[in-house]
Amino acid sequence: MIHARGLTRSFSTQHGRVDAVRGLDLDVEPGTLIAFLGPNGAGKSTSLRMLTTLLPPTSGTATVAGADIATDPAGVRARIGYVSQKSSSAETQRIGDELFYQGLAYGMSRGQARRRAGELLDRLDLADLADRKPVSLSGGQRRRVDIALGLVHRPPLLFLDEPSTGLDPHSRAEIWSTILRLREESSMTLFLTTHYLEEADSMAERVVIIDRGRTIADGTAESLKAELAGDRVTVALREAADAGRAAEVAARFATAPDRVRRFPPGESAPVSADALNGTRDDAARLTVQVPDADAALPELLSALDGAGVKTAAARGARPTLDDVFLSLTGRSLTKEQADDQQSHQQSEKEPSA
Ligand SMILES: Nc1ncnc2c1ncn2[C@@H]1O[C@H](COP(=O)(O)OP(=O)(O)OP(=O)(O)O)[C@@H](O)[C@H]1O
Repeated sequence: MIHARGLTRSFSTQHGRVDAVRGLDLDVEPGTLIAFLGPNGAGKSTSLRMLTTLLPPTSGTATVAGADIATDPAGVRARIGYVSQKSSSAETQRIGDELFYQGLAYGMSRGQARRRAGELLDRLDLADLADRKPVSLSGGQRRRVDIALGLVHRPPLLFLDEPSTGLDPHSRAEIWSTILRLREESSMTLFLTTHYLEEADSMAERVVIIDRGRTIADGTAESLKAELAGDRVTVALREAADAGRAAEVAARFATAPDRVRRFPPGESAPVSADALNGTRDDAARLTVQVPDADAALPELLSALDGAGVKTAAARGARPTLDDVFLSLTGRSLTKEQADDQQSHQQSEKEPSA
């Protein structure tokens, strides 16, 4: 359905050249639900915009739904649906009418367009809202209208750019159930970008992780976690002074010598196993990657006890996609997103000069 080779896109800015996407190779089989996952600025939207012919690549080639993005962009557009981050619906047109006119724009007869609009309103649970205008809808409802608009011409491939970003948790869950239903009811290929790790993990059949314009991992969430992250045990120590000795003991259980990470008191561990019940925030912690957390946990605690290290709490955990990202880049995606959000909120608070 998608075959890309060496897709590259640079931008010239006043601060110099930005290499947004650097040599993307990708093959997507028909019927797959694939998630493009990465931090802000990783190159997800730029990749999507090249594949949907909205942006010409600097170099590289791609065929999408059987048409070449460079020589037959109209052919690509006729065969794909695209739901952008920004809502594409007209503010003042009633939803039912908008779907109808979109059908006419795709060359349907008035009867066909009317029927297709009705089908989509039913399929996306919008029938009760047919006479409403987008301006009066919730974020989740508007996103469903956007998806309906992307499906009018029955494309075999639908691109969704961050479909759940900006929605409250309830609307996010609703959009996901819509996407998964579409997936079940049709053989459509769904290609979406997200920076929500849990969504990519639980929903997508294939996850491509992109960072600084390059693909750094590609596979099922399960295979990526098993191959690149592994189980983990996190231990909170009673005495920060024991951290060095504890790390030496933990290293005996680690899958590799560099798989023990120490977090001094007060520094939040960039791993989800950080959520240790009953642990003070100011406790020193260490995390060790192990082949099997259930088996390693009691043995590690006993070894620490034997070495005179007092522990406050401990927890074994299965890996997450954030652990995959951490093991590939040394950075935590969750932490970067939290930092981004914080600096965004900060800049909103600061009065502009
Ligand atoms: N039109 C443009 N001009 C200059 N730089 C651009 C342009 N579009 C994107 N970039 C830069 O290219 C890089 C990749 O951007 P892109 O929007 O593809 O990332 P992303 O992974 O989709 O991020 P986000 O999750 O924030 O949407 C970023 O450094 C971005 O600032």
